[in-house]
Amino acid sequence: MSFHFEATLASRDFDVSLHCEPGETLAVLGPNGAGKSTLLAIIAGLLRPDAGKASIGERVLFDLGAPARTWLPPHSRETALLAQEPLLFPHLSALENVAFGQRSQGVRAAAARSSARDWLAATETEEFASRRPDQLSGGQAQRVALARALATSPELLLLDEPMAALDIHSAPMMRRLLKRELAHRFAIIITHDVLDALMLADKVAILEGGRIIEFGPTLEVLNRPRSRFAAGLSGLNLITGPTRDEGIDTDYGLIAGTSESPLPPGTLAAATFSPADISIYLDPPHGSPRNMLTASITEIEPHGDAIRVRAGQLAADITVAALADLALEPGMRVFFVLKATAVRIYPA
Ligand SMILES: Nc1ncnc2c1ncn2[C@@H]1O[C@H](COP(=O)(O)OP(=O)(O)OP(=O)(O)O)[C@@H](O)[C@H]1O
Repeated sequence: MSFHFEATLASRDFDVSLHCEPGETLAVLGPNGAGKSTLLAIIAGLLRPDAGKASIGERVLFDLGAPARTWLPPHSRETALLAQEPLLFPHLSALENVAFGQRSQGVRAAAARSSARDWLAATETEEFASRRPDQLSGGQAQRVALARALATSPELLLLDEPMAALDIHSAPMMRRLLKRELAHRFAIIITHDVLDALMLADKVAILEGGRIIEFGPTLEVLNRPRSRFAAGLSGLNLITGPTRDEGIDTDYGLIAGTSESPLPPGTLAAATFSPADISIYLDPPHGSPRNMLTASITEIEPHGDAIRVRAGQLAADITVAALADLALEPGMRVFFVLKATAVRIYPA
């Protein structure tokens, strides 16, 4: 049962089409305001687009094309949404919260409670069965909310940054549970964390400005980013330009690198390279066969044990000693130098 989705919503400048294969987990990443929550809200039936259609297998969630419009209400979609905040019913115990979904699907009380116990066990929250939400930590409550979402056996599980509200102690536990529970499940997870995408998702969609700008298998998108956003997730610099015989012609100068296959001159190509592979020079290093990009420093900031020097869209990591030695300051025009073997080139 594959999932097919296409929708437009002019008021949010949203225009997205996507397709997922059965059992896949899709991670949706993108900057603030990209349309990630809008996507989930439309799938869940909480927000109506201007046009579009979505289906899981043969089952139509909505089809707003003329003449016969279909719009299933949220409770008939067989989707479950796990929000950033657990949103448990405050007056019900953890067990009753988890049983609630099945009860409202018409399952008898005893059966719903028994199934709820199983889901509490699966999310390692059995011991909190009789506690109310205000007696649970954030991480415990989020695990109970996951149990509640899974207990309704949704065809499609929607997760809106499920780790966002968790502290550093609770997040690894939730991540481990999700890894197990999402393994063969149809799920879409919004995340800001590249680690979640790597650990949990088969595919990644990068949303920007209400459009999908990259889509594909997680490792492929992160290894061969075509957008600056995806390159940033992988900690890489990305510059683009037309191919020349000697390299790519970019805003910072010509850059040569290694490419898997030859690119005909004029092809729009991307070059990616690590900030750690760059050396900064104040004068052009004469006679060097290496790449030399010319840029003006915009920011200098600590980055782990190193110093990150930004120049427009480029970032270089240098040592504190090198920073002191070069007396770098924002506004200075410098040369970012790196070997061609440190640069990967592929079609943009
Ligand atoms: N309730 C609303 N009414 C009108 N416009 C909205 C509403 N919620 C969001 N928007 C707009 O729709 C666009 C997409 O927002 P959305 O919340 O889907 O982005 P997001 O990718 O989930 O962002 P974030 O990472 O900040 O949660 C933005 O331009 C936003 O300003």
